[in-house]
Order: sequence, then structure tokens, then C-alpha cells
Amino acid sequence: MSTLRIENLTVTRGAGPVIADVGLTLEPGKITALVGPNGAGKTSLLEALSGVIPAASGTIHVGHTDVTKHSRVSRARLGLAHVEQGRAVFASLTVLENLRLTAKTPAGVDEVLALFPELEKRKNSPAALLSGGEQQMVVLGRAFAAKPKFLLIDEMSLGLAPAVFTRLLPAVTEFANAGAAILLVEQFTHLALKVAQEALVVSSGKVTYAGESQPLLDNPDTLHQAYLGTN
Ligand SMILES: Nc1ncnc2c1ncn2[C@@H]1O[C@H](COP(=O)(O)OP(=O)(O)OP(=O)(O)O)[C@@H](O)[C@H]1O
Repeated sequence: MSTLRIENLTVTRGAGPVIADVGLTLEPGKITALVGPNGAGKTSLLEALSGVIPAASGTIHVGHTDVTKHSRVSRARLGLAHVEQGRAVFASLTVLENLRLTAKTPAGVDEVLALFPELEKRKNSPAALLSGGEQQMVVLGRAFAAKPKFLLIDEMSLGLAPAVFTRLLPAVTEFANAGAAILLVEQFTHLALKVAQEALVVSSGKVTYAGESQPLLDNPDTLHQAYLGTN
């Protein structure tokens, strides 16, 4: 099974590196939580992975293919998808039309509607009329419908109450259980660590923890120190 592997990745923005020497492997069927303080470089890391911004140095491999210099489209063809922060729905299109834009088959749309029964009920409504939580389901659903092997999700909770966000997480777990490798950036750290098997903590662009997520839940001090970059 194919992995997404990053080695010694450095990303520069403006004056200096915002990601320095980061390594990470995403494996099929696993969720990795990427957490850290504001400005730590989480979004920049996702953007470098999907090809929104270039890597200054280091390598990114999808399976055996070195994609470090590949375009965003070329990485997408290899199964890499990125749900960007604040990504919106196509407001005037219905839920079904939004999903059909990315679905490879009609069955792909049905699978998304099965994951989100709320959307099944609203499938003929223009997306503009949905709640914030339902719109985020459409955004996630569009990504799921494309059946990526590797899915990068940036702050899908943005603007949502924790209770609404919690409703989205089981769908992410189900998608991983179907075989996808997921990198989840999330401000609700504990919720992200609970659904993830693996965790990467970054602070000031550097990895301060890499390993299983459970030890971070069991030892709040370890998590705190990783946030501060003092371990
Ligand atoms: N377009 C940009 N141009 C220049 N610097 C940027 C740009 N976007 C982000 N930065 C800087 O890069 C650093 C990392 O930002 P990034 O958004 O990747 O962090 P983050 O961990 O995702 O933060 P947050 O949790 O607040 O979203 C910050 O110092 C930020 O100011």
C-alpha cells in the first residue's frame, strides 16, 4: 500500500523558514493529527504537501514517486487531496450538484450521502441555504467523493461549535477506515487527538512530538511542553 512520505522538509515564507526539517509518513487507514500553537506552520506544511507553495528543501514522495517539484494537479492525480481552511461550497448549486463535481461515479455521491444523512435530506437544496455545519459536510463530502488516497484537512471546525464539529469526525474516521491516509489540522486539539492514531506537534516550524496520539492525551504535560517547544 502506498504512503505519503516527507523527509527533511523546509518551507520558507517571507523572511525565513516557517517549516524546518520536518519528517512524516502518512499510512493508509490512519489519521494523523497535526497540532501546535497559532503560527506554528501547520497550514504552510499542508500547502507545501499539496503543492500550493513550493518546498525550499527536502522531499515529498507519494509511494515511490518523488512529487516535490510536481504541480498541484499532478499530485492530485496521484491521489493527494487538500481541504483548505475556509474552503466554501458552490452556493448556488444544490448539494447533489456540489458532490457530482468531484465524484468519480454516481455511487460515490450515494456513499457520501450515506455518511451524512443530514445531506440526504437536503440534497436538492442550494448549498447557500444550508447551516455552517452542513456546508462543511458538503466540503468534506466533495473531497471524499473524489476518493483520494491521501487527504489533508485544514481546520474544518473553523466557525463551527464543538458539538457540530464533533458530528463531522465519525465521517473522517469512516473514510480512513475505508483505506485513506488522513492528515488532520485542528484547533480542537483533544478532539483531533482522540480520533487520530498518530500525532505530529509542531512549534515554531519544528517537530516537537512525533508518535502515537494516546500518550499526549494521557500526559497533558507532554502535550504542553511540545506546544511550547521545550521538550
Ligand atoms: N502568505 C504568507 N506570506 C508570508 N508569511 C506567511 C503567509 N502565511 C503564513 N505566513 C507566516 O507563516 C508562519 C506559519 O503560518 P501558518 O499559517 O502556516 O501557521 P499555522 O500553524 O497554520 O497557524 P494557525 O493555527 O494560526 O492557522 C506564520 O509566521 C505566518 O505569519
